[in-house]
Amino acid sequence: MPCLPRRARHRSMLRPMADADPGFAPAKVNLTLHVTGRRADGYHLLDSLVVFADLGDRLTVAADEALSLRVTGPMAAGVPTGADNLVLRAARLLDPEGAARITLDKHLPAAAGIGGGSSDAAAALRLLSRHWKRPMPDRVEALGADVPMCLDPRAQRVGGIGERSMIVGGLPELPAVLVNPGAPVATPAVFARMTRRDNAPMPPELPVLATPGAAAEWLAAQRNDLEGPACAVAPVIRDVLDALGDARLARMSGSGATCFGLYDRPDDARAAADRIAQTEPGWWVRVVTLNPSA
Ligand SMILES: C[C@](O)(CO)[C@H](O)COP(=O)(O)OP(=O)(O)OC[C@H]1O[C@@H](n2ccc(N)nc2=O)[C@H](O)[C@@H]1O
Ligand SMILES: Nc1ncnc2c1ncn2[C@@H]1O[C@H](COP(=O)(O)OP(=O)(O)OP(=O)(O)O)[C@@H](O)[C@H]1O
Repeated sequence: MPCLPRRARHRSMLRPMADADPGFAPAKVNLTLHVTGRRADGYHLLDSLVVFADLGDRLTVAADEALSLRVTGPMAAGVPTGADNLVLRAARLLDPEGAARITLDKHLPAAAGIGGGSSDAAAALRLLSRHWKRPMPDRVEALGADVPMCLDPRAQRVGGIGERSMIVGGLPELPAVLVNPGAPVATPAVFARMTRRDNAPMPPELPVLATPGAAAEWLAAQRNDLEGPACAVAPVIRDVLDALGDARLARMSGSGATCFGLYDRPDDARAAADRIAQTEPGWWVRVVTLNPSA
């Protein structure tokens, strides 16, 4: 595999793209997640290749005299609607006095390793900074380690505890299936189950990967170091990975429990999703394109 330098841009903090759809909060998928150390404050150091999907939540804002949030949509059940919702926390970080009527249409499962809450927070920051004409706050990672990467939903290599990002090129669109078995998994519980925290990072230069097959092959030699600990917390994750057994690559995203399968063609992904949905009607199963408009 040639190891070519990639089109890359270093930034300590991502800023929203001028042409990003500000109210769309796409699912985040960790194609790799190497845990390489732990800081004195207990947070873990990561080396992760992150992409976003063409599926996500949708935020809208309208002028009003107070700040309010309404949560709608097929995955609204159980999502907090009060001040602890990351959308309202993002609004308050941007402007403690700001007023707006916000609607969050939930399509992603919560506590699922695909950054639903973090991506919602990033979309709220993008939308409300325009609506209120306020600059983006400096310390958005205070809302969660995944929030900075969600501000600019393009493929990126993430370091530090999640706050350092580098946009990467050289990855194709990836036909994929996302599967969540409906067991919420708490991120701290998964990190706490780790027995080894000083694992190897990815290679310093990521290769150019022209096709989904080449991407799956290279990714298969990388890891998600949280997969084993998450399976100990929620053994059903093993069943999900088994169900994705015909994929070119099956792996867990983030701290789980959502797993992704990568396929050569969208038709292969659709066939796999139909089969899994039939066998496990209680699971959340979606056909997506990862890294859309690569
Ligand atoms: C595992 C990932 O999903 C990978 O993208 C993220 O790093 C998690 O991001 P997140 O959910 O936004 O995380 P936060 O809400 O900031 O942290 C939740 C908890 O996860 C643990 N945590 C999180 C991120 C990190 N780099 N090290 C950690 O140890 C900490 O116990 C923290 O209290
Ligand atoms: N807008 C939101 N959507 C979903 N969950 C939210 C939201 N705001 C707050 N939460 C809370 O955040 C917790 C984590 O949910 P989230 O969907 O962000 O987890 P996750 O997908 O595991 O994230 P990550 O991949 O960043 O670890 C949930 O248990 C929920 O109570």
